[in-house]
Amino acid sequence: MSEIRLYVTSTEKGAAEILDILSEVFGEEDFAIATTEVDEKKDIWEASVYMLADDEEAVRERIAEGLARAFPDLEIQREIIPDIDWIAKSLEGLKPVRAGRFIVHGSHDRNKVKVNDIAIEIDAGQAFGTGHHGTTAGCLEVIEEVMRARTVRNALDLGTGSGVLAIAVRKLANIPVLATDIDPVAVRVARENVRRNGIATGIRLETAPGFHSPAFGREGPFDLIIANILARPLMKMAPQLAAHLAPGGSVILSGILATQRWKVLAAYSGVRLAHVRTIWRNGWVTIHLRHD
Ligand SMILES: C[S@@+](CC[C@H](N)C(=O)[O-])C[C@H]1O[C@@H](n2cnc3c(N)ncnc32)[C@H](O)[C@@H]1O
Repeated sequence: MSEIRLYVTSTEKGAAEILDILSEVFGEEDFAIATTEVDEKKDIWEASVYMLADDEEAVRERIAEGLARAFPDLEIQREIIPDIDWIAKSLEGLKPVRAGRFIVHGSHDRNKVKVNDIAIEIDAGQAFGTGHHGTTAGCLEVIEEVMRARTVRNALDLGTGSGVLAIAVRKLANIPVLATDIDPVAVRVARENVRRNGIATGIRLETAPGFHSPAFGREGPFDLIIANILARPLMKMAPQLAAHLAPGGSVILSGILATQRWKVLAAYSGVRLAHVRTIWRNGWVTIHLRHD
């Protein structure tokens, strides 16, 4: 059975409000809800709900009902999602990914790197983080933004996976980076990727669950903490994360579904970390926070 996307078009602000309404309407039900930027300059966004064809009519009615008060004039549009060709999809997964000035590419695509690119070479392997996931790409974009705007003297990449974000930080600045992961296989893969990207010193890798390692006390507090994990563990570790942040420091959180972002923001405002910016990529959000 084909999959359908029902969507409405609005501005970024409108799409965020619509997302909240749709999240209320569909709660924990099994429909993916997402916002996507269509045109940055013209501020055009789409808010979408995905469903199987059988559910379309009922879902359309509920969307119309949910939006009737705040957005009575929005037309609900429809797209049939083509069946995925998994072979083509997996080849696509090997293509280089661009996020800000970064290009994350496999070893077979070294020749795609242009003069002003900041290249990170990662082959798909046993650890998460080839740049293809919206959360990794979102983090890369915000890392560049933060490091352009502020002086960052050291950084922590918690849940480093392939090491891609630690490598990105180190490619932007000659500063010490602590990169940790609960999974020893990821730490081994990250170590190999750090070496492969020509970084001889500056990234310290440790296997550690959450903040359970003396390394955090030794290397911190940090001017920048990046954690691309998942909403629930991120909310749980908010007090520890805030305790390891240097005064005036920045935090980049990802691994959060768009529908979960208010809960995460609430947990972090409880430890005096204020929202700076949220970016959306394929239904996932990356959040930038700073000491208020
Ligand atoms: C979504 S991946 C992110 C990888 C990479 N940082 C990126 O952005 O592509 C999450 C990583 O966090 C690790 N992880 C999950 N829970 C963790 C925890 N409590 N403490 C440390 N690492 C954790 C996982 O093993 C995984 O490698």
